[in-house]
This record gives sequence, structure tokens and C-alpha cells, in this order.
Amino acid sequence: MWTYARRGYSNVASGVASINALKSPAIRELQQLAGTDSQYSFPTPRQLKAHLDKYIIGQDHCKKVLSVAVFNHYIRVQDASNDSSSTLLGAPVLHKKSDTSVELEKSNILLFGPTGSGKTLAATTMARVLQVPIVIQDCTSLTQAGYVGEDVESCILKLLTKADFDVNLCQRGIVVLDELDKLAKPQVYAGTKDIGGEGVQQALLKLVEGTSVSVHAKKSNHMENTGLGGGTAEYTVDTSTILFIGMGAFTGLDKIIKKRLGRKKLSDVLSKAQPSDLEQYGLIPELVGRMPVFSSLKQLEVDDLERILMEPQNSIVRQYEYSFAKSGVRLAFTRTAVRKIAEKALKNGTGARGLRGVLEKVLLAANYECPGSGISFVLVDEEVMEMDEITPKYFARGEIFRFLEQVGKEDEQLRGMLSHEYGIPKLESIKN
Ligand SMILES: Nc1ncnc2c1ncn2[C@@H]1O[C@H](COP(=O)(O)OP(=O)(O)OP(=O)(O)O)[C@@H](O)[C@H]1O
Repeated sequence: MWTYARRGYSNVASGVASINALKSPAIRELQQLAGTDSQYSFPTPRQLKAHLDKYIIGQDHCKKVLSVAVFNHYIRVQDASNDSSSTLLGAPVLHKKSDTSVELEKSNILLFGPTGSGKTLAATTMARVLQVPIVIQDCTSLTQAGYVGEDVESCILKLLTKADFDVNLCQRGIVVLDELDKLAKPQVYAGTKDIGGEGVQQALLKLVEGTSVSVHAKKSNHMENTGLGGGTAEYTVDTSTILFIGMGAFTGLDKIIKKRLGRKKLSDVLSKAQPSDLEQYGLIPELVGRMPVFSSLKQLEVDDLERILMEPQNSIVRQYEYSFAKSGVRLAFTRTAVRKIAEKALKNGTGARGLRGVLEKVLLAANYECPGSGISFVLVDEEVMEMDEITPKYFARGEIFRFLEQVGKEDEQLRGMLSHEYGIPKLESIKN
């Protein structure tokens, strides 16, 4: 049984930095909050999920699976770097701890679910908290070696560039293989991709499992600073500690699962996927086998979209409020208006991705009118949302009470909040 207690993770002969380098300020904050700083050298799955919760609405199962998988992955990376007999920079390594026969195998991840459900957001949020480099590689642009296009190893060069040519940091990074479903063998996926997709899957096998990749790139800042001059250098990157996350919408996978289960109606179908379903979809078994951890994301419902607009730390509404505040304008949405925006986005069928588009339309007139106009308050309420050509309600600085009154007609809580913001504790008492 593994214990994850601190084991004195000093740097080893290979020069692999301790996993402690992964302790970002955000991680330290999480650990201090949870009072577990002394026990773990990096966040527990629970702490990782707590961090994802701040940014990603819903998708609980996926957040748990991802947190556990990432935790285990970095335990493995740590184990490798803690083993003086192994090197992360050399040829493929069997990462055995010197004091035990237990070998932690690499567990890459496969996430599938509808467009705009938060797959990429989950991976990038995770990378941010761990402070590791991340690359989102669009699989549709990859080709087999010898064909025109990017070959699969190009994602390693991108990751190395993200890591500012620090090979050790690159080796702890994350590569997202986006649109992996588009590489499916053509019998099921009837898209634009031809037989080449299967060839790319074959080419990905070694990379995903762990191999030594040589890349030519510009010399690192460090090399230049130490007087080794400019130009290019050859870097050797071992991909065995890089975490690969395959992603895709896998449109049509639900039908395969339903057929296997012999059910026409089934809720949350994708969560019942088995490796055999992915193989039938057109992924080669060897690739499915190398991504043993998988989780599905759900189609976001209107309630989720409403929460996404308002709740995350950098929610879309907060982002727009912030950009209007830069021009001295207070932008406000009533609760009903937010609901209407979520409903409109849902109709687009692009998940949370549709929210920004709807908001851009709603705010086009305000974005055009406000700068340099003397407008101080912009209100989007239900009435505004029902206009054919949306024009928010504008108020000048001297019209603050009229603005608050309008807000209060639909959203008492928002009026209270805005009154407090402007130091107007009791609107009625001032008006009387
Ligand atoms: N569950 C969620 N919680 C909060 N925001 C979300 C969520 N899902 C999506 N978003 C928002 O929608 C945008 C698009 O999401 P994301 O790129 O993660 O979708 P995706 O599932 O990777 O879609 P695709 O398959 O089209 O690449 C994100 O930038 C984010 O703002």
C-alpha cells in the first residue's frame, strides 16, 4: 500500500527538479486552507477538485476523475525523479522505486463530451494550478511522418517552447490531444479525414506511452546567457512523464453505447462508455489502452449555463463588467436577463461556448455607445432581452436613483448590492 507522506524529494543526479517545484501559490493556499502542508508535497485529489470547482461548473465526475488521475500521475513523476537509478532524460525508463518492486504505470486520460462542456477548460485549469506547461494540439492538423503537415512530435516542440526550453519542466507538462475523435477510422466517423487518421493514431502510440524525442529548436535563454551563443540546439525530451489528455466530442458514440446495451433510451449515455465502444468508434485498441482513465462530460443545461455566467471566479459576466468598468461604466444584468441569455445560448447548441456570442450581441450597442458618451450605468433586464434589436438601458451619473429603481423592479437583491456598492444604504430613506 502506498503512502504519500513526504519522502525528502531532493534533486537527483539526473537534475530532475523536485516535484515541490509544482507548488504554486494557489496550491500552497489550498494546502494551508486544508491544513495538510506537512503531509503532501503537492495537492491531494480533494484539493485539486476544490480548485477546479472554482472555475468549472458541474461536471463533478469528470473533475474527480481528472483530480485523481493527475494526482497519481505526479506521484509517478515524483517516483521516477526520486529513483536515483532512473533518468528522465535518457531512453525509455522503467520507473521503479529503488526500495520496492512496485512500478506505477502511466495513466493517460481520455475526456469526451459535447462541444463547449468544459473539457479544455478542465485541462488548462489543472495545468495552471500545477504551474506546468500545457499544449493543446489539434489532432486534425497532424499527419503521419513523410506526409505534408505537422508530424506528431511537433507537440513536444510546442511544449518545450512553452517551458521556455527547460527540458525538465517540459517533461512534467501536459499535452492535450484535442479532436482525437477526428482520427477515428473512417467506417464510423464519416468526416473529411481519410485513412490518414489511423496512421496518426499509430504514430501517437509511442509518444503517448513514453519515448525519447529529439527536437531542434533555438537555444534556451539559459544557454545564451551563459555565453553559449544563439542558433539552434538539439534537445532530448522523454515523453514518459508527460501527461497526455485525449479529448473530443465523439459524436455518435452514444448510439454505439445504446446499441451495446440494447437500450433505445438511456440517460447520461456517455458515462457508460467502455473501451470496446471507443474501439468500435474507430480508435485503435492500442491507443485506447494507453489512455486507460476516461471520463465523460455532460451536456450543459440551462441552469448550468446560468451558473457559468455568474459564478466562476472569472465568469463571463464578471469579465464584461470589468471591461466596462475600465471606461467608467457600471454594467448590470438582472437575474431574469441572465436566465434569458442562458436560454438563448442553449438554443445555439454549442454549450457554454455559445454564451460569449450571445453576450457580444446583447452588448454590441452598449459597447458602441458608451465610450466617451457620459453614460455611467448600463442595465440589461428582461425587457431589454426581449427586444428584436437589443439596446440596453443607459443612465448618466446623475441618474443613479432612476437606475437603481429600474434594477429594483426586477431584481431586489441586485438593487441592494448596487446601493451598497455606491454607499446608498437605504434608497427609500434618501428619496423621502
Ligand atoms: N463546465 C463549465 N464551467 C464553466 N465554464 C465553462 C464550462 N464549460 C465550458 N465553459 C466555458 O466555455 C468555454 C468553452 O469551453 P471548453 O473550451 O472547455 O469546451 P470543450 O468542451 O473543450 O469544447 P470543444 O469540444 O468544442 O473543444 C470555456 O472557455 C469556458 O468559458
